[in-house]
Amino acid sequence: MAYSAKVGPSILSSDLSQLGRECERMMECGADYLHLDVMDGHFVPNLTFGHPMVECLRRSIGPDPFFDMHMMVSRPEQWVKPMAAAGANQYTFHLEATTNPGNLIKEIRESGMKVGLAIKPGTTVEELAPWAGQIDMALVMTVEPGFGGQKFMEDMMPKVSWLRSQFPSLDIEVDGGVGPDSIHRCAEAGANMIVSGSAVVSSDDPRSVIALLKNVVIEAIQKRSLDR
Ligand SMILES: O=C(CO)[C@H](O)[C@H](O)COP(=O)(O)O
Ligand SMILES: [Fe+2]
Repeated sequence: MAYSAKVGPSILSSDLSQLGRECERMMECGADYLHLDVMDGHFVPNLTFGHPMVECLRRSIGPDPFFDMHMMVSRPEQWVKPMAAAGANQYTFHLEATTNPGNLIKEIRESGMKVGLAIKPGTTVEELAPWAGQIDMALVMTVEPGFGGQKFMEDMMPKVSWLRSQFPSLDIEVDGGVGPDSIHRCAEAGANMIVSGSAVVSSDDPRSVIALLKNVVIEAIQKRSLDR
């Protein structure tokens, strides 16, 4: 069992005029990584930021925080090299956005980044499975991508359970509506990388929320290893 529990706040719901400070605040509160949501207004009906912002963030907060780029964009091939140059660590693209996932996986690796592969709620996990052996992380979306603060879709959990049963050491991330109310279901299903936006960022005590999310996942991982 090679995977470990990690919590990555999504800064989508934070004060975007203070993005660098918000990222630092999340790391100070115990975040393991930062989940940065890139939206192009085409793949999803919302617009955020691109590689120039990532470059500024990297310069401002230093080399250490791990940047997981959630690329909600129509042509993910276009931004691989600019994101690598800007200091991204992991490039998570959507399976629905490309006709050639194999080539894109290769390009991401050649650019020196880790590879994440995301699926929207309407995409089956069987469609992701052929690529699972070539990626570092599978992202199971638990809302329709595009906006923070939506309701967690519990009916996505069978996808996570199936992936965990088939790929025991794969990093599996959940994203959308994840917080203290939904973390138990994510952890029991087998997710180990937890994205949480509004539940962490809008809390008066983000440190406690991050610790709670992480502890639930640690306990589930321990239980799974005892059951084996
Ligand atoms: O990718 C996303 C939306 O498309 C965000 O990462 C996600 O929604 C996180 O925010 P919240 O926890 O508030 O749902
Ligand atoms: Fe995201």
